[in-house]
Amino acid sequence: MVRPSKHPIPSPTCGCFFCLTGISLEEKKSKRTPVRLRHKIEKRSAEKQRKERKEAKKHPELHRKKPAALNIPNSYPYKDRILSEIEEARRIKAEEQAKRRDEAKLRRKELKGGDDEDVMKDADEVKSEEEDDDEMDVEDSEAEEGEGNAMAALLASARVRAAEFEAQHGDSSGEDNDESDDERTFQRASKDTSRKSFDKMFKQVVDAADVILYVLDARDPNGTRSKEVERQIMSMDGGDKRLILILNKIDLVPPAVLKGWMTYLKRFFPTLPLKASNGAPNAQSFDHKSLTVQGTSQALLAALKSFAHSKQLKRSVTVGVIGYPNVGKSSVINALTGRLGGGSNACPTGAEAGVTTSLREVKLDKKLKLLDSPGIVFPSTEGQLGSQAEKQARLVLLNAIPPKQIDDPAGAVQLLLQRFSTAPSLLQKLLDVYAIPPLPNLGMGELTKSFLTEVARKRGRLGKGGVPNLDSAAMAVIMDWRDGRIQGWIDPPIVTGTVTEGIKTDSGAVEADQKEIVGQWMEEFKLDGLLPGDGETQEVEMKG
Ligand SMILES: Nc1nc2c(ncn2[C@@H]2O[C@H](COP(=O)(O)OP(=O)(O)OP(=O)(O)O)[C@@H](O)[C@H]2O)c(=O)[nH]1
Repeated sequence: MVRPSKHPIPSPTCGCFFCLTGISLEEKKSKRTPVRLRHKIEKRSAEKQRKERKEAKKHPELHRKKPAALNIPNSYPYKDRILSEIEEARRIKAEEQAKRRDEAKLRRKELKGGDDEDVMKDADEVKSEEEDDDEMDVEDSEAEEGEGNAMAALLASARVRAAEFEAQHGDSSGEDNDESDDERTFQRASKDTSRKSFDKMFKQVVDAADVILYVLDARDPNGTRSKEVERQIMSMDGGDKRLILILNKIDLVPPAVLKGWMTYLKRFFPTLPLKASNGAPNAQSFDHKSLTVQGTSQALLAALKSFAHSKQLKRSVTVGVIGYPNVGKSSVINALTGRLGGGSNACPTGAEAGVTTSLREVKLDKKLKLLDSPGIVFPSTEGQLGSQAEKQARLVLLNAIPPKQIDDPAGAVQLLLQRFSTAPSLLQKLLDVYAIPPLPNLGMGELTKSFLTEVARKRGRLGKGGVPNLDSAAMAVIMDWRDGRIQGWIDPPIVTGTVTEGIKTDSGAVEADQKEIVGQWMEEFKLDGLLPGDGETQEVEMKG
């Protein structure tokens, strides 16, 4: 359209539409929003959002997101029941959280008073330890690929670097200071986490060690033990290596079970009970009175020092720590160095299996150094009978498989229920954890499904349409088992006279030899009477 020729320029005296509005119809009107207007809108919108965020921060209770609605069809007959159960589960969870918070507060208060089983350090100590850590020489060093001397090369290279570090920092004497002040760690640069590389590192640790601490899980010592590995170690260096069994996580078994296992294991090798860490805060643990983190780790340290002094070597004694994934190898080292919790750990630890992926050397004092190794599932257990799924279920219950690698979580729960079927009191405790009524009398497969359905309902593990997600429920059970929220253990073999159920297969001669060795080694490490009660039954006391 063209402006009518009558009004080429808008006239102030004319009252026509074109002169009044000033619109020129010669220009084609664009439908595009002007950039200025767009910017204006964006600015206003950002301003509004900023205001809303500020408001939400001020009054979080008014702006909390509502939980996603469950899409349960109205036609589903148990909809009301499921919804009320979910509501109940939320309430219980909130109560538990509040309880845990209160307990943590209480613990912190106790800690400030310096009365926490003498286990944890107060904030100042931890801080000073962190400062110590900063001084620690943490260096990467490539191990040489040579077969037999790889460890020696690794250690040599670390020593050279340590010497360089000392020279740089003015400590030219090269003398070791006492205890953990002079602790140094080094890590292999390689990030190779394959089984082959783990096996290689295991061999390196065993080759380099004078003393081997074989860490076992007190809940299933034989499950985490390989007689083949023990035999191999005994045959190395003309039988010069010393092997000590460390029964760790004793807080997760009652004193009677601990005593039974100690009696059983001491027939093979010197054995020490250990509580290397306090574990998960809400674990169902047992109080073993004097067998605290500090008490047991100091006993172990004293034994190692006795051995180191008795040997009178010019070099320091190397102590290798081996065992299944997640049995607490790194925690043992941290307990020995007195570095517990937080970022001040000498070795990183974690609830999942497979945290340690490299060799780590920690110097305790001028006479002792420790070698941490990645956890390995030893061949004897892998070789046990059963399908692949059964083998995996067994490893899952040993907490030896990281959660992401578990193919059939329900299978592991089925094995757990199967084990509990002969221990009614433990089964009842398991049901109590999830507030589930007694299970119906069904076959193992159906029973597992029924149990997991109830767990899924109680824990809100529901899929689309409110259908219980059994795999997710099974993972929840596995995590509770791993962290000790579910109580359970394997009973020790009954020791009768001189032969035990567990060692019937060994010949009498081997047993006699072993007895002599155990006696001799116990003396070298001065283990007799090292711990109060030394595994004797103490009063059972359950902790929440
Ligand atoms: N309850 C309890 N838990 C423990 C004890 N010792 C270690 N743990 C816990 O067990 C888990 C595994 O400990 P780690 O020291 O990382 O075990 P690891 O053998 O080094 O594990 P990998 O690195 O997988 O080989 C951690 O969550 C520890 O807190 C103990 O004496 N009692």
